[in-house]
Amino acid sequence: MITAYTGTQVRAAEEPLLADGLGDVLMQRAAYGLAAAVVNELKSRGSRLNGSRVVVLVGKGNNGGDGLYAGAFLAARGMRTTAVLTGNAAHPGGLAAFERAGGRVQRLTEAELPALAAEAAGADAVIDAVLGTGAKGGLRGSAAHLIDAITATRDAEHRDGLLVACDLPSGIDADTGEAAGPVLPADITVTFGGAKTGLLADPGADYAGRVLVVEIGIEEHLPAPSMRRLEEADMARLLPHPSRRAQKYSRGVLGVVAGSENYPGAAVLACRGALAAGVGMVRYLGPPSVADLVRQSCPEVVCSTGTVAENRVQAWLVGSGMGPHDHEQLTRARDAIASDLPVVADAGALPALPAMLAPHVVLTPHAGELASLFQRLGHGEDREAVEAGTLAAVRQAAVRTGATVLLKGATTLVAAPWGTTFSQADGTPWLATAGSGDVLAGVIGALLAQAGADVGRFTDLGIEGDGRWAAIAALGAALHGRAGKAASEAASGGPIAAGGIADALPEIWGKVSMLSNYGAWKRNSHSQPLR
Ligand SMILES: NC(=O)C1=CN([C@@H]2O[C@H](COP(=O)(O)OP(=O)(O)OC[C@H]3O[C@@H](n4cnc5c(N)ncnc54)[C@H](OP(=O)(O)O)[C@@H]3O)[C@@H](O)[C@H]2O)[C@@H](O)CC1
Ligand SMILES: [K+]
Repeated sequence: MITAYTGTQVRAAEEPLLADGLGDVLMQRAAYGLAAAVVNELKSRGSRLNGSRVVVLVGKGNNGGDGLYAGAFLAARGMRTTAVLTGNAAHPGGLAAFERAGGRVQRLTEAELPALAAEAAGADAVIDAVLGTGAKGGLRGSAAHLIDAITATRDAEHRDGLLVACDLPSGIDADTGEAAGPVLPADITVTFGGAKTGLLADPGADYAGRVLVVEIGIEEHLPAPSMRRLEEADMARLLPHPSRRAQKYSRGVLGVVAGSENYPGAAVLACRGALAAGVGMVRYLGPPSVADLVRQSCPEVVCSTGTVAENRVQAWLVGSGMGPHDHEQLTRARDAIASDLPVVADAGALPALPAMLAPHVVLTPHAGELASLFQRLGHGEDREAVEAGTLAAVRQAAVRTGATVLLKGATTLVAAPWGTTFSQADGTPWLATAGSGDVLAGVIGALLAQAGADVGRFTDLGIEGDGRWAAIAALGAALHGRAGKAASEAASGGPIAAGGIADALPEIWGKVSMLSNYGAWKRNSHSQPLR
């Protein structure tokens, strides 16, 4: 599990060590980790270290101190290192160490700015150490102009020197991932003590590149994380697995209320997603013409034109491929939500929801749908506002609706109304294709239908109470993302259609559980000898 923390949480974890006078030790560890990452990355790019050119952009706080000490390590390895001081002061210890190691110091002035921007744009590596967790707002003044000029020169001259962010890309809010003003997009972010939440939420994640966490000795003082990301071992622990005497009903039945005369394909794709994700049975409810298509495409699905009350299921999927005039389907969707069973509510169901929901209802909007939901609830966020602050938006949506909310995107975020948050980034941009969301809804619906009463596998991972609905949605996003990626890789990195995501999913499921000892144990439990 990748865990992430707010800047405040990390600073609080540092307090006991700072009180013991270990501030310098923490900074040295951070700086050493940062320098090592620069060396490793340059080596992996085939660059010679000796004589290579490094520019450190230095702010006046401790983030700048980390950058200066890292620059000192690199200068001592024979790299030609320049520190550009962007503020009216610099960390005294770091500056002294940098100069002792032979680094060159330049103060940023408007007159020097073009030359310094050209030097940074042409460097083998740039370390962005202007602002870290102590930032208030984005880069301002000449530091902001410098970042703009470096970016413009790199673009114009097609430069691709390594860009490394110290702790976080300067100008990104450590807690929310919001970008105020210009930000230098990093290839790697080397972050200290624990990942910051803002690095795992867009747009922060867009700018962070690959995130490396360097341990500095504060980890045991960190509180419960403010955000989590499921990795393979966590997925293996959370994936349901049929018992030896399972039958289709005990494995979970998903009721699907999706598709319409206009969008019949959505029903098929939702059913295909569900069938690929381990559910015992899928019951489809919808218009006869759509049911016919579902029968032909997925003969495993049991179709009916009945009501929600007439169908016994363990969870419902509602909304994919439904419009505002599909009254019969919308009635079914409302009945499903009123049933007290777990529900995934997608697309066309979102505008038809009651104002107050419960955490076992999982909403799956994209940014535009979330903006419409906010407007319906009487708040003004538009799509751009949602995209500029995905974490704040998904958390607010969960609080305002009382539901678990999954916001789809390059980084998919899931928030429970009481604070548990997940961030998954398992996919590929090829997943942005029509029908992809229908498959995701099917996958999450299938996982909800299999959730059962056993909450032990969640609490074992530190996920308490209603946070499990968010974990199930995150698990669905992780499976869907990895399946899409596998489908694209099978096509040598080429495009995929939504059906291909469902086709690739069972193998991903198998691989994930096979790669974990826990999964292997679960599978082997089938062949336990009789006693
Ligand atoms: N604590 C530790 O032991 C360890 C901390 N570590 C490192 O410290 C970093 C946090 O350091 P930090 O708290 O000094 O804050 P930092 O991010 O450098 O910036 C604050 C400075 O910038 C200024 N400033 C603020 N906003 C601004 C703006 N928009 N535009 C321009 N200036 C602005 C502000 O000045 P002020 O406005 O208050 O006058 C202040 O001087 C953390 O990210 C990690 O890298 C590691 O070494 C591990 C050990
Ligand atoms: K930084």
